[in-house]
Amino acid sequence: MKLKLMRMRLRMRMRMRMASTCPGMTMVMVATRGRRSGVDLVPRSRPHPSVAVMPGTGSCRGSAKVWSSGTAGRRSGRGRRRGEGREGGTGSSSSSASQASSGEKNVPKRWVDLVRRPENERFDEAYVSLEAGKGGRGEVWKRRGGGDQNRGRMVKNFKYKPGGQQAKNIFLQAEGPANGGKGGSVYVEADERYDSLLHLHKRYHYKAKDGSNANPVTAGRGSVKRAGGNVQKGASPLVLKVPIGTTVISKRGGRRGGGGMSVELLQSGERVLVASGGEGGLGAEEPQSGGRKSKGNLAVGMSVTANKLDWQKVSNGKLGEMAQVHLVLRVKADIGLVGLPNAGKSTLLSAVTRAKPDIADYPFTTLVPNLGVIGGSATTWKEEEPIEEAEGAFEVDYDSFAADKDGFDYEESPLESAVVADLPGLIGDAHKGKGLGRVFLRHLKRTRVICHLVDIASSSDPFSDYIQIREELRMYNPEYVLDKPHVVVFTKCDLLAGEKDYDQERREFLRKTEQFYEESEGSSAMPTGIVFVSSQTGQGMEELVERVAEAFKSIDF
Ligand SMILES: Nc1nc2c(ncn2[C@@H]2O[C@H](COP(=O)(O)OP(=O)(O)OP(=O)(O)O)[C@@H](O)[C@H]2O)c(=O)[nH]1
Ligand SMILES: [Mg+2]
Repeated sequence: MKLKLMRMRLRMRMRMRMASTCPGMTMVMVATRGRRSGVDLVPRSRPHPSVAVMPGTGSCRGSAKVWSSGTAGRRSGRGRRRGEGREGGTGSSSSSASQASSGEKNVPKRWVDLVRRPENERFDEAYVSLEAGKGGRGEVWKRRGGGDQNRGRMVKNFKYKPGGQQAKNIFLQAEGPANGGKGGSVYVEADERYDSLLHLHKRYHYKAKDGSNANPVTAGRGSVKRAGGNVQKGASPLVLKVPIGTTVISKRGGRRGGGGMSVELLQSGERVLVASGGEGGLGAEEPQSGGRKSKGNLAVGMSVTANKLDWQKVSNGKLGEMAQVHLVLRVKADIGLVGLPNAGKSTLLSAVTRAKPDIADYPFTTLVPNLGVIGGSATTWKEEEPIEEAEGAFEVDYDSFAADKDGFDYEESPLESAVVADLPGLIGDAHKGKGLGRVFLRHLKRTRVICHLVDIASSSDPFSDYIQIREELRMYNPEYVLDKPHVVVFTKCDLLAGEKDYDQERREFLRKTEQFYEESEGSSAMPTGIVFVSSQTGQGMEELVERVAEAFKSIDF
């Protein structure tokens, strides 16, 4: 008998030593007929087949109690207290606890796949997963064990006078256990300083901060301070900045809520709550002996019925909401410039605004929309350019503009402060995704007036160029050609040889357009104006401004 006992002790000692030296193993105490009778080693990730793990903090009841060596023991204990590891050994309970707190593991795989597709990394689109912070843990006061009633904080003694009898700081006893702070919420906010969504492509998961825990002893980390009253200060929100004109689309989140919206952010500073932070845990006080109710920090008249063993559960903070969000930017502009590649859209934008888009003599120079604002003190017309020598009349009277400007000044113009968007060139079948078309056609949605640019100098058939693009717009969205007024802008007029009768050209163009729509089944609004311009010489610019201003007036607000 003595020998048997010695052997058992030896075996136990060896296993204990192995458990302390093998980080992957955990020690399991196996009970036989209700008594603790031995230990065994199992890998931490897998429970011992003969062991049923008891949740809760109580002593070993029934078959066995499980604990593990080293720090993992503490982690697993916390996991079980949270009620997250219901069965399956220490490894699984601790890993589920850490999974809940480390955000990215909660992001659905299909979402991650979607985000990582290179074709989705566009300036005007982003897929992100947003997670609000978890509520902080409430304070736990154990009456027995001592020391807990001595909680409180040092405050300044307002009776203190230098040289007097009173102490400078005095200890203020806490009224009750403090609540945990609320987790940070996640907002999406429009900000005028941003013009694309590219900055959101670096990561796919954004998580707000967790609320601060009420006490470092019971919660492990977090702020010790008690903010006003007994509640910890909530974590500051996470605000994702997006450009004006972004639509936030999100289905309602799963079990944890969040999302459930399709909101357009059209003003700078406008923001939408996407995921709400988890509520902080309540402060918990151990019930009086034998009592079944835990009052915790429930001074507001609530009471929580809690088992004597899990009275601390009220101190757990709630998980924050989660949402998978699709952000779509539709550039918000007053005037949209459309046309075939090389029509001179970027050159016109650079002529009427301070924008400096890429300009080159090859198609698809512009790959993302460029924006510019009309107004201010300068345009890109330079005095040194040979404008006086240019062919055709240079119709702008410089004297009518401010003398100190080196170009046109639209301060007095009806279009002052209007935003102009230069879109990438469109080609036939753009509405089906050919060229760069389809991706950018959506940006016309928020433009109020369309300037349709047609290169009159180098095109063999300017009219069919015009009709081709109109049809593309109509097929993408009929509203684009029916509801939005448009001005036809024939560009590069400085390159035309000889005198041109522009009135005659205008009449001929209108006749052809009417005839086309009469013969074809398609329908489109007629242009509100036809102008002939040159961005090089400035020819026709005044008239262009007038025609566009008229188009604005024709819009019903
Ligand atoms: N002479 C002359 N050349 C012009 C004028 N406007 C544009 N160009 C030239 O036409 C070429 C194409 O101009 P862009 O402004 O890049 O044309 P785009 O429509 O923006 O082209 P994509 O970005 O490819 O769609 C450039 O070489 C310009 O210098 C003009 O009024 N007169
Ligand atoms: Mg361009």
